Amino acid sequence: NQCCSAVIQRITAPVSTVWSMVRRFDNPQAYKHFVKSCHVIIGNGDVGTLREVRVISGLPAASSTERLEILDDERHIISFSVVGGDHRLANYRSVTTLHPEPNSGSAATIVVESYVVDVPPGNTREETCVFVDTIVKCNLQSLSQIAQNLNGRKC
Ligand SMILES: O=C(Cc1cc(C2CC2)c(-n2cc(CNC(=O)c3cnc4ccccc4n3)nn2)c(C2CC2)c1)NC1(C(=O)O)CCCCC1
Repeated sequence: NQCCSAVIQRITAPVSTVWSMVRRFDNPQAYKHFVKSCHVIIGNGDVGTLREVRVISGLPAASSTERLEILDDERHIISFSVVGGDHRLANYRSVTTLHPEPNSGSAATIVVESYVVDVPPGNTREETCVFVDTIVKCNLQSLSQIAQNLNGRKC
């Protein structure tokens, strides 16, 4: 019994700027505000790399172990799965893709982040989607803010 959804975010910055942040599997805290720290357990940032993510205190969970499944610098695709940790997000996997906004002269990016996750016992599919959608939207809004600031500072 799984739930899946996708979140879409328009960012007023070129794909290259946004991708430079999204592709850093070792540095999710650059834009994910619930992440306190991240360290690579094994690997060099390519497919198969394992990271341990620690979330900020005050949350029910403390950490998760995550595996990089896809990293495509040509097609701007990154995918990871959650393989461990003290949370209730079993079999979570996300795929994030970047697309130049059509007719924007490459000045804007459309980010599409989809995921699938098991519905935990005691929760409904709807609650699970709302829970995860909220965090993913938060992350992509933060990504948008930071990428736009980065792009603005272009010298
Ligand atoms: O952004 C983050 C960082 C991140 C990572 C984690 C967990 C350590 C893995 C958490 N968390 C999760 C929990 C404990 N609750 C659950 O497990 C959980 C699972 N089903 C639910 C279904 C319905 C209602 C509540 C649910 N409650 N306590 N803290 C957070 C908190 C919620 C803001 C943020 N993670 C994602 C990312 O894109 O990196 C996006 C979200 C999905 C995972 C990947």
